[in-house]
Amino acid sequence: MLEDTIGAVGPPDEPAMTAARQLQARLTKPAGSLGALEDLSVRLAGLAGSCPPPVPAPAAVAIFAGDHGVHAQRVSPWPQEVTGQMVGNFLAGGAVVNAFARQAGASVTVIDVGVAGPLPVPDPSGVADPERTCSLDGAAGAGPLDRAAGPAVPRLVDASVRRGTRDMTVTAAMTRDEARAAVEVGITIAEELVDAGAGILLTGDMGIANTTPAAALIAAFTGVDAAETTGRGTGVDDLTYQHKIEVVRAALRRHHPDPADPLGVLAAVGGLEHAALTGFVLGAAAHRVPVLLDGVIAVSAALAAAAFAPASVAAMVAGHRSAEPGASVALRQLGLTPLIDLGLRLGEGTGALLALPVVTGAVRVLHEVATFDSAGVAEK
Ligand SMILES: Cc1cc2ncn([C@H]3O[C@H](COP(=O)(O)O)[C@@H](O)[C@H]3O)c2cc1C
Ligand SMILES: O=C(O)c1cccnc1
Repeated sequence: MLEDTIGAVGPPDEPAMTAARQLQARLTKPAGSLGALEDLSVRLAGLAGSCPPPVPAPAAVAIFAGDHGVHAQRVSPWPQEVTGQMVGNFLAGGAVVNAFARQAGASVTVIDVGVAGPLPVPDPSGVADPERTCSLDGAAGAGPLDRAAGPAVPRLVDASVRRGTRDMTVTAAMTRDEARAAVEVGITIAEELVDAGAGILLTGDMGIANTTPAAALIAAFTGVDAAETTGRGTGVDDLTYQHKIEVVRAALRRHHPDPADPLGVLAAVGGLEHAALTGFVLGAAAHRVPVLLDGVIAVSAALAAAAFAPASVAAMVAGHRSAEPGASVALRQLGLTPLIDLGLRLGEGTGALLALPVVTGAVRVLHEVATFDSAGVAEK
């Protein structure tokens, strides 16, 4: 399945891109006045092979969840159980990603690709949190009451490959077969969402300690030193941060991952959700559907996708610039400019969801804005 998907990723359609550039020049606005949105509209026309490209809707965010053996090296201040607990929170609609998905009208699919612990039973009742003291007095529908609003309730897919990776400082995080299985989970999810009508896919992740394999992947694919690809994740102190860099270095020294062998890199120093996200990006590209990338986890997986199929970059839209330094290293290598830069460092798909209206707006312009001729507006 992986090889077929890679084989289905094709180059952008040049005539559609030319048509989009020419249309942009005829719309009732000064040339170039929509800045990065103009380039984005051209790229999306090239991906779709039509001008205008379809409006990217409905949107579907897929949150791939997994645990990490390297957590044992104390690279995250959070206990591993939080991964499964947050999956419960996603399903109950109570996480930041849910609030932003409701705002954006996006569906949420949570995929257990390798959570270590048991998953809590979801509570979709939306019962108000008695400790929530800052809700507006008498504001009907404020807070958790709104959880029932928006698209269908979040869905859980059980696609666990193994209950967390091994510690990459001791041995390979996964076998090649496990990494391949996780990549193929991502391909399958992308395919299912596209078959169900999604016009754009958004990446999400959950996995305590997952910024450590992300830093290792980015270092492996770019050759940039771990000191520049490693960040503070959920917020480690100075001492732990230095230690985290050394953990990434130790893993790279042990495995010497070869960037020309992306499956080998993922298996050695990746994570189950990173591998699944790689497949998700490849699946989107194979179906010529745009994939809106979230933060550092997503862009580390995007590097693996680009190593498998360089043309897959044409399907990628960088949603935001994560505060994690490795994200900027990866985006530079991919040649992608993020749409928004708000200092976010959460993951889950939050930055991608906030960028969604920018993508939709870029395409709507090609569908809806009048030309100088049709509107009778004089040109300069
Ligand atoms: C409550 C909570 C919610 C989150 N949502 C996303 N992450 C993010 O933080 C984690 C990665 O950071 P590190 O590598 O430092 O552990 C991932 O789970 C990521 O999705 C969260 C983390 C926490 C604690
Ligand atoms: O950029 C991200 O996706 C990110 C940053 C910090 C922690 N978790 C995720």
